[in-house]
Amino acid sequence: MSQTIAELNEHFAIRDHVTFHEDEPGMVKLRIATSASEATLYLQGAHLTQWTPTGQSPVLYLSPKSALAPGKPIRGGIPVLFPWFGPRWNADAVAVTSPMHGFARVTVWTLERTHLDPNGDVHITLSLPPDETSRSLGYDHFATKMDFRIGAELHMAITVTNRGAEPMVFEEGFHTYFAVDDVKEVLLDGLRGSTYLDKRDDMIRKVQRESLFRFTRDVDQVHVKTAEALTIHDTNRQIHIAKEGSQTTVIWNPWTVLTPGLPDLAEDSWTHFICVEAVNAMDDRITLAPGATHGMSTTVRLTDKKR
Ligand SMILES: O=P(O)(O)OC[C@H]1O[C@H](O)[C@H](O)[C@@H](O)[C@@H]1O
Repeated sequence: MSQTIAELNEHFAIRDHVTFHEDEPGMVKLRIATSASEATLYLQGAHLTQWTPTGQSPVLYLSPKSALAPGKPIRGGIPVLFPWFGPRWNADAVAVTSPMHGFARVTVWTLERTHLDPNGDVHITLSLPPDETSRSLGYDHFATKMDFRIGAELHMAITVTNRGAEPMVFEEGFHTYFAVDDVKEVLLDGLRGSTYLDKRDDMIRKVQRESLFRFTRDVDQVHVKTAEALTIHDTNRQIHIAKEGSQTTVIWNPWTVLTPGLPDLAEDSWTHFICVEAVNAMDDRITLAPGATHGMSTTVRLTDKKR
């Protein structure tokens, strides 16, 4: 049974800090105000669509043309991808018909807890138990949890437990759309020396040679075996991204090349974001023993640019 706005406001609202709303039919969201930032979190997908530290412009890009409707992926913010990344492959490496990037991003999560820290941060916990859809896709015995800590920094963690008797294989990712002034001016630090699969070039394996990555065309790269922290150098600020329990970093921008095929992006959206994603996929997919738990988390903070 899904949680109603009235129940949520009764059990989980925190005066002046956490309130529940349904501005779009069927799409319940939390408005979060902390001493240092504001945020918006949808129950569908445990999807953060806004995080804005006080005095800053939004850190996350949300497409003005995004669907905000039940069962439709949201274009922007931080889609949570689970239990596979990209299209789903069977044991013979053939793509099978299943929702792109897994079912978690289009499933309504259950709100478990809201909490205001004495330091002013807001904590939110949501869970995603197995349901009819996950079972029909072969995922029956698992428990998945998302924890958010929202304040001057953003911290988010996904925890997956295998409740079955067999090993559980899965992929996961935070597909974060970082807002930038102009993609062509951005420098991305933290990928040097990593091996990546170039999705634009037949999945050929290449090595990142430059220490600062520049976006000069459409980009879709899966960097494996890297837990390095990353920094986005934007025009007026730096966005620092640390990650734990994540061995894959994916970078993506559709440029003018892929944008026409993505109706939920505006014509110029691609100039205003880069996706830098904390992931475990491909070479780094997770195999969990029965009863075992795996966690992946990321922490994002801003600094002003010093030149
Ligand atoms: O359009 P979506 O399903 O949200 O996927 C958007 C993109 O996500 C990831 O970054 C993948 O590496 C891309 O291949 C994909 O195009």
